[in-house]
Amino acid sequence: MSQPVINTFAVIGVGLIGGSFSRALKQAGVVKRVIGFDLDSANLAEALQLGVVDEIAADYAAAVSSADLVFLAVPVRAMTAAVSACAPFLRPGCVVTDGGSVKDELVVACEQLVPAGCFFVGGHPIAGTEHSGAKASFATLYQGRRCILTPTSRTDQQALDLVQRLWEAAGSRVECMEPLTHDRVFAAVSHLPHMVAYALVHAVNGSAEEEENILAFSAGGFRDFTRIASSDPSMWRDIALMNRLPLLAMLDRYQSEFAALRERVASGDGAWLENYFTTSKRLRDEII
Ligand SMILES: NC(=O)c1ccc[n+]([C@@H]2O[C@H](COP(=O)([O-])OP(=O)(O)OC[C@H]3O[C@@H](n4cnc5c(N)ncnc54)[C@H](O)[C@@H]3O)[C@@H](O)[C@H]2O)c1
Ligand SMILES: O=C(O)C(=O)C[C@]1(C(=O)O)C=C[C@@H](O)C=C1
Repeated sequence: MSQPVINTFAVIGVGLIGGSFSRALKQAGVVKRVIGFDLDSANLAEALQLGVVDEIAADYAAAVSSADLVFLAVPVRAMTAAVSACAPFLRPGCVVTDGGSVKDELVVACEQLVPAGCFFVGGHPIAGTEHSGAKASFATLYQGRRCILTPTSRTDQQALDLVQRLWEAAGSRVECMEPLTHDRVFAAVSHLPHMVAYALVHAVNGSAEEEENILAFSAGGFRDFTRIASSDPSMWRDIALMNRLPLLAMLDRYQSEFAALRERVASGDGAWLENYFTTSKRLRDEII
């Protein structure tokens, strides 16, 4: 598909995800002017100073009133209030899209909030790091990474095509998924691992009966496994709460898997353990 050109692109929440999308689209030459708005004024000033955005706005109205496309990259539980605050100021024909990690509830709400004549398309780039803020953003974050779009029966086809072409210009491979399917899939492959990493840090820290500073002894295994426990706490609070039911189903599944593993360690069943680890290694090796 040909590359689109967006005259005015507004980014609401100029952090890792919003800032990286802005940088990537600027670098690809598909946006002429980027206006950023963020509740954290120090972060917004830094975004301007780093050239992540071309201009900064004092409020939602100033950010979106001349925009052809609005990208929201705020924590998921802040998303609908942000769309609601932007809605009265959107120009006719404006396309509103987001990068939130949870989709079903959010897409339903945002579709209703965007006024007639404007269009909403749900999205989620499957790329990130454990760092936050404009300073953490970089233009190549989305190169070769998936971006999931979650159209519904209400989604405008032209708006969907435009959002797809923008993610492709940023280097992503775009796939479409139903919002609820998206939430179940990412509860398993993204949200559960973050919960496990957060809990693992607590479990190891809490085990320090004889050695006070046990975490200081951690090396590659612990550090590789728990990199994502350094991710922003409020972002992950929001994801855990908004994707509660799919996440609870995966936490239960994990708990029973872990109980089975515990039982075989307790009974000294070496053959079972080796077979179990062999299957895990094969499955994990296959995705790399
Ligand atoms: N970090 C990741 O790995 C990752 C990956 C994919 C999607 N996401 C999703 O992208 C979104 C943004 O995450 P991020 O990693 O860029 O976080 P971030 O903390 O780097 O950036 C979010 C920014 O939004 C601002 N903000 C918060 N509430 C706001 C509001 N109501 N209005 C305006 N600005 C507001 C914050 O000040 C912050 O600068 C989240 O919904 C997250 O679930 C994150
Ligand atoms: O690499 C990381 O730090 C991430 O956590 C990125 C990651 C994930 O793979 O789980 C986190 C949240 C998202 O919504 C998408 C991607």
